[in-house]
Amino acid sequence: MIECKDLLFRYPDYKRNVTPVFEGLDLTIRKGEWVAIVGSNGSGKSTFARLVNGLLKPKKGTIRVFGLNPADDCEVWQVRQKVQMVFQNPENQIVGATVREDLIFGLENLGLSREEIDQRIEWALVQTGLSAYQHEMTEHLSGGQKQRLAIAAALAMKPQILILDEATAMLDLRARRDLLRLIQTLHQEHHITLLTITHHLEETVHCDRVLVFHHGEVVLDGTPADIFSPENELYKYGLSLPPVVHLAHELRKNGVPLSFPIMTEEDLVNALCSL
Ligand SMILES: Nc1ncnc2c1ncn2[C@@H]1O[C@H](COP(=O)(O)OP(=O)(O)OP(=O)(O)O)[C@@H](O)[C@H]1O
Repeated sequence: MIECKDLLFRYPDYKRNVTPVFEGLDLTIRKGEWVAIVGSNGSGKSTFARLVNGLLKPKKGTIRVFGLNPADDCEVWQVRQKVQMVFQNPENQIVGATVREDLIFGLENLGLSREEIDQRIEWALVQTGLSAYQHEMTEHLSGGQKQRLAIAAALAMKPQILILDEATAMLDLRARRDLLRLIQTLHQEHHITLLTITHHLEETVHCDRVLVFHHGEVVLDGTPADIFSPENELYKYGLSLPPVVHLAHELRKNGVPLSFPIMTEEDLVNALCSL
């Protein structure tokens, strides 16, 4: 469903010979997958997301989303109906004066019936815990509430692919956990294809697949359990293991006979209790 072949992309620059962000990237993301993209600053994560929804165009190679070409001006709108993105800074995505108006905005452009619009809004408000704020002025919302609104607006569009580019950055711990639960539900019950870009590796443990980007290349590609094995030496790519996974590896190194994989606190507690 997302397929890149031999993709070359560099940002336009007044200087000549700017190093490309991607040079020959081949990558396929299948329908229904939950893929986490991780990597140090500047490794190309956001650039990839922007190529997927046509905000950027490759210089060479191909990118297809459901067979559509996001770099083609005639096809990009169809791509954007299927792909919703939520960015780190929600300010840029909020257009309505109130929460409800903001949610209505994108839906009215789809030409839906009033009933369908209302249903979608109720659903998105409930999913993001914003029901009580629906008549609130958007400028009065906190950063985290704005983040949730941006997510609600994306969900209301019922995308087939949802890209969350550090979308939990402004959320407190509880809201972050709630959002992760929501993402899991969307994945399991609604089969949405999810791309989550994050610096918090503990947020990737329930994904189907983790891609590690490094200088515009996919250097590791596997399940969280594969990626978080000590042999991968994630520090080489500027990353560190989720704390629970790190602790489990340290315990085993020190002779505690834990059975792996251990990805979550619950896994660790169960492994320790069953010794
Ligand atoms: N608008 C731009 N103009 C020029 N260069 C850019 C622009 N945006 C990003 N870059 C460069 O492209 C490369 C990839 O950036 P990108 O934002 O995709 O990385 P990232 O992995 O998402 O980083 P981060 O984790 O810091 O968000 C970096 O070298 C960055 O400096």
